[in-house]
Amino acid sequence: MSDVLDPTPYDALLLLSFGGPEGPDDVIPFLENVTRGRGIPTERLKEVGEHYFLFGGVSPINEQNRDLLAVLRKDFADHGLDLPVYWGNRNWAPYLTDTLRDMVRDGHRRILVLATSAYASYSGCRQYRENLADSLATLRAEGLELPEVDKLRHYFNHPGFLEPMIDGVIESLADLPEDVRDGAHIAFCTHSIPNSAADTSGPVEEHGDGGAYVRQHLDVSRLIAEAVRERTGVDHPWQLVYQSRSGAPHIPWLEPDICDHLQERHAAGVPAVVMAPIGFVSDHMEVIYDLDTEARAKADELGLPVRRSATVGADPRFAAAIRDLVVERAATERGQQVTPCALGALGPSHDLCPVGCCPARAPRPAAAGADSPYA
Ligand SMILES: CC1=C(CCC(=O)O)c2cc3nc(cc4[nH]c(cc5[nH]c(cc1n2)c(C)c5CCC(=O)O)c(CCC(=O)O)c4C)C(CCC(=O)O)=C3C
Ligand SMILES: [Fe+2]
Repeated sequence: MSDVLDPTPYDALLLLSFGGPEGPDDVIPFLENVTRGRGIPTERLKEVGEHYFLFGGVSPINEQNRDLLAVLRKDFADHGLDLPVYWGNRNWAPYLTDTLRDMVRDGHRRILVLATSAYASYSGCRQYRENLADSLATLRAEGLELPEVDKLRHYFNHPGFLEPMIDGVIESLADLPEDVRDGAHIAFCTHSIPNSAADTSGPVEEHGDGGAYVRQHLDVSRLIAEAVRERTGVDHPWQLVYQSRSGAPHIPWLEPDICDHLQERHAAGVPAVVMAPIGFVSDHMEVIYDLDTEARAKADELGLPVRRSATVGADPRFAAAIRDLVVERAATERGQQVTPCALGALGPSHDLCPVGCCPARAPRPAAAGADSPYA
């Protein structure tokens, strides 16, 4: 037990996640929640439904969030951080609005949000903030007094997020047959998003091709690859690649796709590939289907040895990183000087998303940012 840590002015932490189905009857309603107003072709929806049915209609994401919740609560208790942790989802029970209502009824007035998405982008940041705004609007309509809601900064470059992934890549390399191990390439994998969404991700003045989304992922890839080289003594070539593309085929999304990449690497004579899903915080459906099932089948067909490294999940180092981020943000809000912890070339991300950060196609109110109507 160390010194007491001060969460003031915050009185609760909200773990905000995507949510997933927990049985076959949940799959279609879940997909309807996810895709409402998003213009996803019906064919793609049917196909994605099949991914879930292959696993009995159960996404592992909720169980993974329950695990993370338990590890966060234990970490906070062990380190004298007196801050209750709640959990709510965008697309499935426990729904964000219900959790926020519980939090208000429990008397919480200053809520800090941890989203299970480490990077900038509309899908990974503003969409969560829009959902927070929607929930706050509902609570206001119910006559409840609204709490103040802030969101933790992007944590892609926090050592507590990187360390478990570095270990994971090293373990995957070690698991490859010895004769192909040293020649293995690393494919850092993340969710493909429309090029237009990538280009406009992050604060406006920093926009370049691929925006903050691609730059943050490239920084993480390089940091992990360098750490792996230092610790194994082998320099493994790497590339950032994409997965889980949806949307209409004529709209450009980030490429190359992992399956095309495996084919290209194999044709180039690369003896093995480690797929490292740096874009995701846990081994949910995008990982166990798109990588472990689909990309794995492609690799088997090619006769290319592949391994898939672990995401951070409920690693205690990730929980410690969250504690660090909470304590840092609380001190900042109290007006104290802090030294935010971040590795790599980009430095710590902003605490408050500026106006127009990660814009939506059709503007909607978003909470916990400089353009929040609830500030
Ligand atoms: C950047 C990003 C993350 C990472 C950041 C984060 O974690 O938030 C992420 C996570 C996730 N995405 C998930 C599931 C889905 N995403 C979809 C659709 C889409 N995702 C997009 C982007 C992202 N998605 C985009 C641009 C679309 C197109 C539609 C739109 O513009 O909105 C669809 C609809 C069908 C399809 O088109 O694939 C599903 C079912 C699950 C749950 C998995 C589980 O159940 O275990 C998780 C964690
Ligand atoms: Fe998604």
